[in-house]
Amino acid sequence: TVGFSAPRLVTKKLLANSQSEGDGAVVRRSIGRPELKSLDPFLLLDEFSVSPPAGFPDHPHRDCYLHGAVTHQDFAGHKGTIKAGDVQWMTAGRGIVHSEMPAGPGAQKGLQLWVNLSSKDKMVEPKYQELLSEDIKKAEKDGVKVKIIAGESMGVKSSVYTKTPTMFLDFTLSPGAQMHQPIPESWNSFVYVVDGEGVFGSTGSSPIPAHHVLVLSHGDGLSIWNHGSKPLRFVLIGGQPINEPVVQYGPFVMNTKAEIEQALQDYRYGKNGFEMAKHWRSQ
Ligand SMILES: Nc1ccc(F)c(C(=O)c2c[nH]c3ncc(Cl)cc23)c1F
Ligand SMILES: [Fe+3]
Repeated sequence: TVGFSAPRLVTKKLLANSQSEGDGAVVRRSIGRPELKSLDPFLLLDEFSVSPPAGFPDHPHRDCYLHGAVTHQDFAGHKGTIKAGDVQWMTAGRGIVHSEMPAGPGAQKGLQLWVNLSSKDKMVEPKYQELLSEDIKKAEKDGVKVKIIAGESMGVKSSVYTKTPTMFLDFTLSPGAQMHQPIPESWNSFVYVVDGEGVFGSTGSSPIPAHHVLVLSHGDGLSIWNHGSKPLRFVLIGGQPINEPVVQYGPFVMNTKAEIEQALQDYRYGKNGFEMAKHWRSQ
């Protein structure tokens, strides 16, 4: 029998309201909020806006993630500034302590995504992949522009290596443009609308405005239409589920409660990857 694949449709739509996070920062949390605790392998997606003196001071991670538009420094001396349009894909693995502070006056905006690591990768050495805006693969056709942060679109592949198969595509559709993006059938996927409004899944459905997250059903891909009068900007994120138990305590993400208790102990006493956490403070 031939299984006909179906198009992916919107199965859940939520507005990500602003909430405070870090030290005086504001985030719109979509994945990771109570109604959307996780969409395996994704644990959190924050649309952040942070102006000095607010920020995300020294804090640990034992998981994986990326973001844009902030100055970061970690306990191993790795530091840098991610400007608008740049990407930092950091694999925290066994442990990172860092600060993420706005890189200049005025509101610095961006997205932070937390992708879970499979148990075999949770204790890997931390690793950074940093791409300047000009290094990020792009493609454009018939009013559709895409920045390929991870995965592939329009025949162009990202150079970012991900521990598990992942796509992170940043689309801008001109008014009147439409497109279809193939998504591997077994992946979980969602859309986060950043600006403008768009029709997702079926052409008859109502337009979805900014700051909404759309969970998609399984199927072979997603169709999108921009029937509006301004550009539609959204990210399409998808990944192979890890199918392991998730026990999360803030930025610590493990498989069991015991491993979380171990992570907290390691962080408190500077062990198993948190050795430099003992005396380090960001400048
Ligand atoms: N309380 C708490 C606990 C653990 C964290 F990792 C964080 C944190 O650093 C962030 C959470 N959303 C974010 N969006 C963007 C940026 Cl640059 C950082 C964050 C945090 F605030
Ligand atoms: Fe962080």
